[in-house]
Amino acid sequence: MITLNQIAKEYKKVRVLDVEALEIPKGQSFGLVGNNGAGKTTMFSMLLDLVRPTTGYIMNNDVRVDQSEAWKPFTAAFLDESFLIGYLTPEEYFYFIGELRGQNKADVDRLLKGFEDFFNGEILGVKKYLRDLSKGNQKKVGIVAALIGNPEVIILDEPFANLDPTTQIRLKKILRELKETTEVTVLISSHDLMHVTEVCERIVVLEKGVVVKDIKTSPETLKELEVFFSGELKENVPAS
Ligand SMILES: Nc1ncnc2c1ncn2[C@@H]1O[C@H](COP(=O)(O)OP(=O)(O)OP(=O)(O)O)[C@@H](O)[C@H]1O
Repeated sequence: MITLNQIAKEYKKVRVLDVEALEIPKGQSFGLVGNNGAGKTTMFSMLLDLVRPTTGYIMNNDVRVDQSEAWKPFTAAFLDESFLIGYLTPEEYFYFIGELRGQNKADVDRLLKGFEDFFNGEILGVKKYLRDLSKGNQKKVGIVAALIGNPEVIILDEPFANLDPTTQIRLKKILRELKETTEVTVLISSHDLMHVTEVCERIVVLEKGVVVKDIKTSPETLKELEVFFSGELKENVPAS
């Protein structure tokens, strides 16, 4: 269980996140949506203690993330390319992450074998440094690295962005399989309402840092979100 308790984040007295209480039960596939600047990355960064709340605190399985590092062994994430190490090849990076997570080379190889389709021949054995891979291929590496060592909590910021349609479909399959695993809590943010409603059982909408919707995904959810976001559009059109 992850809980956000009276979380607020301010930059120069401007409040960019304001979440009174949010509980994410173990095993939930949780989708976070919201327009640019809504606070999604800030929230995920706080879960990883990369950004400190101005007030409030976050618990991850009974560990207060800003006070202990005990959440790290069971939590994995890929927020952006700063999580990668540019001068390593994908293999070197995967083995490095494997070591951090108590996995030997054979364990990592076994996991990677299951992602051959996802990699589409562009990641393994190409002898390129991570910094020289395309944005989409960097993302593939980051996502798969986040799965090494069977983490209980996986946090992915905009995992569908920059991926080609075939890879997006493959990623949805991977995320749906994780959803079936009741032990794993998966948090993703996305601008793609269709993808996020397909792979998440719960969708939270952030607007200017505030939770404005918290929906158990149903066949009507996509429509509901489209209506909500097109309402935003009308509000933002200047009156003539
Ligand atoms: N280091 C910082 N200093 C000042 N303002 C910041 C900082 N980091 C984030 N912000 C502001 O916080 C707000 C929330 O940003 P955040 O990146 O969390 O939004 P987001 O929902 O992830 O947006 P996007 O969909 O564009 O990625 C934005 O207004 C952003 O400018």
